[in-house]
This record gives sequence, structure tokens and C-alpha cells, in this order.
Amino acid sequence: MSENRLPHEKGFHISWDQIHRDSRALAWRLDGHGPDDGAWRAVVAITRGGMAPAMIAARELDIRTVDTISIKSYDHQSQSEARVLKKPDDKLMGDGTGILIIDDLVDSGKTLEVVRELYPNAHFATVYAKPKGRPQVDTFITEVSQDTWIFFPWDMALQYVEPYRGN
Ligand SMILES: O=P(O)(O)OC[C@H]1O[C@H](OP(=O)(O)OP(=O)(O)O)[C@H](O)[C@@H]1O
Ligand code: HPA
Ligand SMILES: [Mg+2]
Repeated sequence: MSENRLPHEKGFHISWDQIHRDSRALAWRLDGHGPDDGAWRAVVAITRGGMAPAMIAARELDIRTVDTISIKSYDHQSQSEARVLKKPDDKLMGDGTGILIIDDLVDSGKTLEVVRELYPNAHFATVYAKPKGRPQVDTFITEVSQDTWIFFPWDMALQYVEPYRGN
């Protein structure tokens, strides 16, 4: 990741422990809220960032049917677009009723908008949400400001830092 890629003012650095706790909290919030006696039929992860939270939530909710949807975002004449690279099983999905679609975060909402068009009756859940994307998400755990960049543990490594009081 290049240094000048992120114009955000603030960084929110998430550890593996934190994403584990927050993903568990998301699962607990969703438990019993499916349309069929409270049950969910399946979990679908939006790759790649949604895969870790989806795995943790599927484990908490004892859901063994897990599929993926892959979205590729790209900039076209400064307008961000997104297209579907890989869809989950059509027979499983239907119109999305009873399906929990999970991503790590919603930012502009573009990714969820594309998935929502395909499965309007699915339930959309993210661990983190920024204000612009909030209308696209049904359930989330933590909101961060739009000018915050969230750093996930799979994008980071432990490294040396200089002491606060340098010499
Ligand atoms: O609300 P949006 O503005 O669409 O942004 C949110 C999406 O962006 C990131 O994924 P990215 O496309 O970077 O791919 P990745 O999950 O494979 O890292 C993140 O994991 C969300 O899926
Ligand atoms: O804040 C973010 N962090 C990581 N990936 C992202 N993709 C869109 N926004 C973000
Ligand atoms: Mg993603």
C-alpha cells in the first residue's frame, strides 16, 4: 500500500483480537433475527475482507452453509463503479430471503449497493460502518467517521517504532 494512497485524516487500527470480538458481537446481535423462526439459511461473505468476519459469525451462529460473492471496484472517469466477478450458488440464494451477507465494512456503500440489487431480501451486516454507507447496511457494530481509514490486521504487521521521547 503506497503512503499517498490514503487521504484520510485519521487511522483506526484494528487488531485480530478486536475484529474477533467485534465479529462475535455482530453474530450475537443477528442471532434469532432471521425470517424463518429466527433462523438464517446461510452466510455469504463479500470477498475478501468479509471472509474473516463471516467465518467468525458462521461459527457463532452454527451455520455450516457458507458461500462467497466477489466484487471488483474500479474507478472509471473518477466515478467509482463495481462489478460482480463471482456469484454465490443461485439455488441457495433465491432473492436473498434468510441469507446473511457479511462484509468487514461499508464505506461509500457502493459494494453493498451492487449486492443488494442482486439479493434485495437478504440481510446485510458489516462490522464497521461509515456514515455515507450506513443506508446500505441493516446491522453493524461500530461507526467511524468518514475521514477515518480503517486498517485491518490482515493488512498490517508488527514493526519497531521510535520512542516517543527521541534523542
Ligand atoms: O462501501 P465501499 O466504498 O464499496 O467500500 C467497502 C468495501 O471496500 C473494501 O473492499 P475492497 O473492494 O477494497 O476489496 P477487498 O475486500 O478484497 O480488500 C471493503 O472490504 C468493503 O468490501
Ligand atoms: O477504511 C477502509 N479500510 C480498508 N478498506 C477500505 N475500503 C474502503 N474503505 C476502507
Ligand atoms: Mg471488501
